[in-house]
Amino acid sequence: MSASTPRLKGLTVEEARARMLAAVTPLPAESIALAEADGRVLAQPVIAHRDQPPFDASAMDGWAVRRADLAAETTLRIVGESAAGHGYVQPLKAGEAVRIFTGAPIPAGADLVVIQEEAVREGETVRLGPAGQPNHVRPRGGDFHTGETLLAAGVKLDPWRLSLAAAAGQAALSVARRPRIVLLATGEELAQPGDTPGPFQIFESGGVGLAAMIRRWGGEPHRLAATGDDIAAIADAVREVQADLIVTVGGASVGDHDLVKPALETLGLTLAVETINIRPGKPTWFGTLGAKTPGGGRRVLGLPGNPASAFVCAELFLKSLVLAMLGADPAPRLELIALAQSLPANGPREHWARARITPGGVRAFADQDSSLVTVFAQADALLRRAANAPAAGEGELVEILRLERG
Ligand SMILES: Nc1nc2c(c(=O)[nH]1)N[C@H]1C(S)=C(S)[C@@H](COP(=O)(O)OP(=O)(O)OC[C@H]3O[C@@H](n4cnc5c(N)ncnc54)[C@H](O)[C@@H]3O)O[C@H]1N2
Ligand code: MOO
Repeated sequence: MSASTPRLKGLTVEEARARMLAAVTPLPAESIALAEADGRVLAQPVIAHRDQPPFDASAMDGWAVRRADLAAETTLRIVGESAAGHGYVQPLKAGEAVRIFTGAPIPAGADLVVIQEEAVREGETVRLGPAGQPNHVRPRGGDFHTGETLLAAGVKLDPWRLSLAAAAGQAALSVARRPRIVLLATGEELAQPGDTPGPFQIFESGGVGLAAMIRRWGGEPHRLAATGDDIAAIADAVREVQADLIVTVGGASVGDHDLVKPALETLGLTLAVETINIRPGKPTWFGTLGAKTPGGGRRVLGLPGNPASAFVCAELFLKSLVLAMLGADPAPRLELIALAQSLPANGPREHWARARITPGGVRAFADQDSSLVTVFAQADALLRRAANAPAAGEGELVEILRLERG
């Protein structure tokens, strides 16, 4: 291999992800109504154009007064009312009190709100205790100030953040366009759920899960009809596809019937990743179709057919690609957690074990075969073991990637 030819096989997880991310850029922005923006990623920051609260406001129902008026016990003349949405407009003079409610503006001249439980109303006057009691005034701008960045570009919107954007008065938000991701499952053995499988067929289970993952991560999945293990059929299925990313499932390995790469070679496939030093998911690959044509070509991620291999590599690579196209941080968020068991030394491939988080720490499932959909359905984390990691004892901290489970 010459120095200028990059190594394509046995890449580390980080190397492979970096190669993939180098091939994608954030998608253009679009403006959408605030109420439609849950789950979308901001393309432009949300900036405050007003202070919140926009005036000094009462935090309690009580009495707005002048602190200087308060002695050991004071009786003040009630001159009016300030309710939420309706202020008391005259400045407060010495010896006066204004009845005030939560959220209402503090009248000019007042600098103290006394909670009503600490006061006794006597007709047109109110009797208050000594000064020095807690002040129930929320200062203007106490939540945010004009000009402040409330939500940065790249932030994913959720119910709390939508509410913040609403509090800033935003009716529409600039968000990244959803990446259109086309999924193609391949394999003679695949029957669709609902169809009658042949004697040596299994139901296709990868596509529906991957499409749901893509949707949750902010992409727009489109599933093609599965093809058999046939070079011409696979090439025909992909030839006219318009997508920000094409994801194939199965046919990634080295068997005589693993034909996805040979099929896409007929469409000008240039590989950036050929295999990854990972378990499960070693045959995962990434490349570009017709890269030498103007526009850079269409990107393709090849996932292995084993469901756990496909799903682990979707979590580790496909999710990063989706986030990068959305302009969000693509790095998986790993956490440290104690082992609830001891683990033997790891082999030469970086292992992402399906695991469960228990009150005593994280525990890997005993059977890590990559075909097991039952195990994946119960896992709530992936436990990372570095290539050749030594044996680990119970209580030792390990890295996990938490899965979004209900
Ligand atoms: N001689 C070698 N054999 C294999 C190697 C190797 O390095 N040398 N790698 C193994 C590893 S690791 C994996 S992972 C698999 C992945 O192979 P493929 O991507 O080519 O996947 P298939 O052969 O098409 O399928 C594997 C397995 O998964 C089932 N499958 C496929 N697609 C789906 C789907 N959409 N839904 C549900 N199940 C699916 C398929 O029936 C197979 O059982 O290769 C090893 N072999
Ligand atoms: O990498 Mo394969 O995914 O070990 O089964």
